[in-house]
Amino acid sequence: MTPAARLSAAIEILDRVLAGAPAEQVLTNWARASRFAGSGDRHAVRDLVYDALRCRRSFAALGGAETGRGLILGGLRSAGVEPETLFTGEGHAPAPLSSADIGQAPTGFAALDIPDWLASQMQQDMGDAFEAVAEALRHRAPVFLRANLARGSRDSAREALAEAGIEAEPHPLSPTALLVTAGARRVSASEPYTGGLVELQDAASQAVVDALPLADGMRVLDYCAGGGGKSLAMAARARVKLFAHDSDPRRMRDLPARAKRAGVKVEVLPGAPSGLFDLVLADAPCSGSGSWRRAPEGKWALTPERLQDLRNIQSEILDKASALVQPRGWFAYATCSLLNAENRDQIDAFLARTDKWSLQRELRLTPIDGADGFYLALLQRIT
Ligand SMILES: C[S@@+](CC[C@H](N)C(=O)[O-])C[C@H]1O[C@@H](n2cnc3c(N)ncnc32)[C@H](O)[C@@H]1O
Repeated sequence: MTPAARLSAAIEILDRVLAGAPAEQVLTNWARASRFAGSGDRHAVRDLVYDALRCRRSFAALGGAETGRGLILGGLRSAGVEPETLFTGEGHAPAPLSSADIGQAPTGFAALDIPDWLASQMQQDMGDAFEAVAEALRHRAPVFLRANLARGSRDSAREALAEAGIEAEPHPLSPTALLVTAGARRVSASEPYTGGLVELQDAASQAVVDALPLADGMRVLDYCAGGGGKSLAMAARARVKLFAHDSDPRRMRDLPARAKRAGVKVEVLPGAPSGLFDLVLADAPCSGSGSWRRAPEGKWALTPERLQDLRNIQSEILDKASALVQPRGWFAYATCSLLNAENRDQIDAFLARTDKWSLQRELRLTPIDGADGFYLALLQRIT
């Protein structure tokens, strides 16, 4: 595909996403229907689509419309490229520019690509860091790997990756984190990955697991296990008896195979957990605001009503999951949110409705620290 034809494909895909279809699904359907597109084309179109979704407000202003065409035009202008050179109408190129394609420089929160209703809340929560965090969310996320200590050291993982043509360097957020600096697209087919020596996992998720007081022999419950990223990381840190639960068990369907590949044991619970645990982690559903670089559609889909729904679910999870911790045991509440409303405010409300807990530690990470934004509150049961 020519560079201009890739733009046309991205415009078509973005129009469907703006009409409400999930980007991942539209990209997959497009790739299946476009046999002429090679892997370089697919990656380039995907990058165009995700870059536009991260910067949807500012690109729409620069491109003159919140349409696929407007976003792609705005993206070119933002990168200092003259769109006329590509929007020629020749072959598979987008149609030439008209008076409808005139844009303007974005101002205020549009320039930061944050919805107005959320911006003041984020400003209040983050103070001086707000603009830098918003700016970070406008760019692609780095690719991180976790060296699986159940299979080898971070150094041995790094060497094996280099042999597979993947360059990675240690990252300060976690002793297991490797930042991929070259060859990221080779990871999933590489021997260190298929053999379980490394897992794809954001460095902030790894830092959250590092902060947990895990010790050999503990009974540990991952209450919101999902795909099991944190279950696997916990099981690799210590010889714990690890149980995975999720209200939607289908989300855990790949976990047994992933655990086998990683050389760790995780018991996937088919229903509600019973008994008491030494440590319960609740990695709760949230706005995902800390990971909007990876999943930018969430930034535009969040509404005050949806945030309130999430807060209600989080309160319920706090009550239910904490009830499964034995006396003197640990309860860890985590979100990949940057918003106090989902983080400290939830913990304050929880502590106000029970007297069994003492807050021992908090961890707050934002994309300025280099990885996703994450929040962790570590509480100990005192009675
Ligand atoms: C942030 S994701 C978990 C990600 C996972 N821990 C990881 O590291 O890969 C939140 C998960 O919570 C689950 N969930 C939502 N409501 C729940 C509830 N009331 N009880 C338990 N799990 C719930 C969702 O199905 C989702 O898989």
